[in-house]
Amino acid sequence: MLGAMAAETPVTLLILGAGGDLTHRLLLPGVGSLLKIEPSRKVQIVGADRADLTATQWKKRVEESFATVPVPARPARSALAKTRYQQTDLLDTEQLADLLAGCSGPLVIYFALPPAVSMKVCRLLEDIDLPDDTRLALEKPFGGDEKSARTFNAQLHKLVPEDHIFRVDHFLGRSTVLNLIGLRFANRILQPIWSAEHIERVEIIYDEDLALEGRAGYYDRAGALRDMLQSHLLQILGVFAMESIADLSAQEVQDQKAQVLRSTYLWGGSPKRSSKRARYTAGQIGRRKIPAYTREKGVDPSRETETLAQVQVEVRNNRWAGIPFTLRSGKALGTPRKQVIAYFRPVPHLPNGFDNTAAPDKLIIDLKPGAVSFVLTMNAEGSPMDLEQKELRAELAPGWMLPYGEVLREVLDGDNLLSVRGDAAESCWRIMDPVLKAWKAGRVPMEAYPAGSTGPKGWLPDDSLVR
Ligand SMILES: O=P(O)(O)OC[C@H]1O[C@@H](O)[C@H](O)[C@@H](O)[C@@H]1O
Repeated sequence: MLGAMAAETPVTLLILGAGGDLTHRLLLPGVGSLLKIEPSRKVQIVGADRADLTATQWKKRVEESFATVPVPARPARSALAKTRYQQTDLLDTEQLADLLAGCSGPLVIYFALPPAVSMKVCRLLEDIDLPDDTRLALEKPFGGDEKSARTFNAQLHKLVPEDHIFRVDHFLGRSTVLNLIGLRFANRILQPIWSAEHIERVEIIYDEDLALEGRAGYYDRAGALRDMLQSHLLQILGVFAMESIADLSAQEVQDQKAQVLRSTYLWGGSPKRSSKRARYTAGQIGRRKIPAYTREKGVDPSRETETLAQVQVEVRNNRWAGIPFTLRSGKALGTPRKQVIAYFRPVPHLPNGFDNTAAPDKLIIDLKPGAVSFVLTMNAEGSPMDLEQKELRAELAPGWMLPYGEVLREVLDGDNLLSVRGDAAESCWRIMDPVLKAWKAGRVPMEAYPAGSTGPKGWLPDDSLVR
């Protein structure tokens, strides 16, 4: 990939919100997985948060996160020797200025904070001198609707130029999503059929068997639509549907993804027709007994948070107009399915004489664990005139580092290839805002599904639920 800065340049990674779960569970292991692959990379991790942590406590946290990777001894020792923690009230200008005065550039400020707090901190940063070559990395959700995302973008542009802003979406660091680029553009066989002329519909599904996992503080305000569809699944749509790229540069990929998102609208234009929401009731997944979502610790039932969301959209451009893309994701589902499925149109004519009709061909991209399958119709065993579907499957090698490691590498190198550009972030809200408004106004009913089930009946066409 075309990194803007050599990996040998020492970079300071300042994590705001270092005491939080995200830092411990995802960011630090992400840095660790990067160090495992690139042991000579020079990065000083500085943690900052309100909590009063001693240097020893902080190092222990880093060490624990590294152990989950695990990071080889030499790079782990070197990162641990350099890391430090500074107790900071991030909403106090003086303390923030003091924190930044101790950090030299190139500096990555990673906001592992809720969007409203990140925005407040950015306002304070306006009055503070930032080191040379400061980059800002922000977690999703980026803002809370199109208007707030636009305001947030304007605020960030007062601090640094757009190419120094990294809106992180770890799905873009997934090897299975990156593989889509190679799969699409390096295969002659896919070129002529990658359009609405041959593809009848597409599903982008991320059904999880995980339930709330103690994340009520965040999830109860976000819900499945903001947590997954507005961010991760629309990014996958962008990569799936984009036009051919000239090269793998950030500008090229960002331009093409943005074009897709600018062309995307709710299917039929109406949130009532194109969206569904539901919440899990009590149930069981394997041996786990799951309480009803409304009875999970920390949940406020009056919020009406959905734990499963499905939205159909249309990409209104020459290549894709006229076919639905269904985005769906939810928690506490009995059959975890993380797939992109393209359903091909039937052949124009099937010769008379076959004993049965042909089901549509499918291309299935398994996002986790990674695999690509073609499901094709061919002769069944026995009668040569009997057709059945068979799967040609290739397992993908796992990514060489965690998705967070992949994304952080780009941030540390100053390459925007895997981040979400400001205009694309606004487009994602523009697509989903009408759904959020309709749901808030109660125009789309909240359905229910027992934890451990496949969700409410009739949401996806029946053949989707086969695998
Ligand atoms: O499967 P992964 O990589 O953990 O990604 C899914 C997770 O992605 C996160 O961004 C969401 O906040 C979680 O709710 C979700 O579980």
